[in-house]
Amino acid sequence: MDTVSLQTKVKSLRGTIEVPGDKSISHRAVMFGALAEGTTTISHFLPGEDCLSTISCFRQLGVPIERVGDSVKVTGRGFNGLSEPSELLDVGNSGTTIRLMLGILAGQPFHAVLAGDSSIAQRPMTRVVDPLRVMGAEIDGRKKGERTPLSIRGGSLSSINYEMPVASAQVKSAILLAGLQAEGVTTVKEASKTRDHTERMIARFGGEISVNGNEVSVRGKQRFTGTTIKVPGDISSAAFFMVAAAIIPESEVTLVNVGLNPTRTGILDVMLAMGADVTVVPDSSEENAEPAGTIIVRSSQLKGTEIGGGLIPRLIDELPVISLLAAHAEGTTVIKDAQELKVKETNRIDTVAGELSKLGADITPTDDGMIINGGSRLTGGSVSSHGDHRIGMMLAVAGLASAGEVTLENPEAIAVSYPQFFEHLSSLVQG
Ligand SMILES: O=C(O)C1=C[C@@H](OP(=O)(O)O)[C@@H](O)[C@H](O)C1
Ligand SMILES: C=C(OP(=O)(O)O)C(=O)O
Repeated sequence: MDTVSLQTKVKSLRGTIEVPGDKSISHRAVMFGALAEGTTTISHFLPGEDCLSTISCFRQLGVPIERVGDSVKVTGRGFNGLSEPSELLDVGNSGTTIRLMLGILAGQPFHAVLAGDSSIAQRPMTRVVDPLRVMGAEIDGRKKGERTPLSIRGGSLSSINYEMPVASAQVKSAILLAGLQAEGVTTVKEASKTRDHTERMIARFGGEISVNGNEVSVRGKQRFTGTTIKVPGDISSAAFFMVAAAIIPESEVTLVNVGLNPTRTGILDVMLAMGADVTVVPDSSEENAEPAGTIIVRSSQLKGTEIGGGLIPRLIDELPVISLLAAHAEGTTVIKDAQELKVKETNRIDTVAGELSKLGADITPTDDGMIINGGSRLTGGSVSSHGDHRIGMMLAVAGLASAGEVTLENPEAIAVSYPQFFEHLSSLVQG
């Protein structure tokens, strides 16, 4: 495990960045490409470790996948063309890979074993295991299937009408992927709308899907046709530069080709509510698989805000860096209804509060979020990503604005979603 000295006391950030492809869309493009008939070509695919885990799992299921940089060609096998893997499927650090794969494997007439790293081994799987068992999949694992490693034997599935107890796009997607292989119509109802990339992907591959408010239904036994997918940049990656530009004086950063799917743009709402200087210019071209555009952020005076309710799923992965933004705002920011942060790569309530406190921020963890009293300049210190990519990138941005030296332990974790992060960050630094 490495430790690096971060760039600190930066004067300003200026320039233009195109962030890598959206992680959620990249995973799904490979998965749907594999389940479709014919070839799927994906451009601006995210070559982060999580999405590479998805590619290697599908290769083990007999799907030919060629990758050159951020271009990927998937030779689809159709829902009936996957084969039993001879080895364990390693999902690495990726919750999206394991939960969506379980939905796919639930309908496959063979046995597979899935596991990942030590962080995946702590993450709750019951949320997908329970509904998939009701549909007919046989699943077992550590703690009776609550934790990895998990083994699954899929087969004939019946449809389900499922009201989701947690706001999770991974759970919704796993059930829809199983429902696509079941007899009859499967319906998933969510209390708060989560990211809808799976729903959009079904339509893109020529499938039928009905969306009625927060209720989504699919008919089973559909067939998909290969297509081309141009993945927009990941707003969850852009978020680090958006916050950096907002908190470092005299900055102006332009982020081109960023995904602007409304189920993902909660950070824009929060930044505007905090008084940030943000301009969004949507792209008019229909080329991308999803809406995209340019985001320009300039530094400005920020004020505290309250973040909760239906906004949480629209910015769940951005909350660590939003906490840093709040630490630079005048007044208090309250984040609530964000219990889901506790079951990500780390307990992100504890890691954010713990690491930013080491740099002098005033953050109190609560049961469902954090209370942040902003306004004081961060000092120096030694911090760690705890193996969580989003914590690592948030701390690198915190370092830029800190008054003292900052060292970051385990920066390698950042490659999970953004291998070129430090290169892109350095290109913006002025003085
Ligand atoms: O469906 C997806 O691609 C994702 C859904 C979210 O997880 P949950 O569904 O667990 O909220 C998010 O945190 C994760 O980074 C990606
Ligand atoms: C939670 C995340 O991803 P996953 O659930 O796919 O591990 C994330 O990228 O912040």
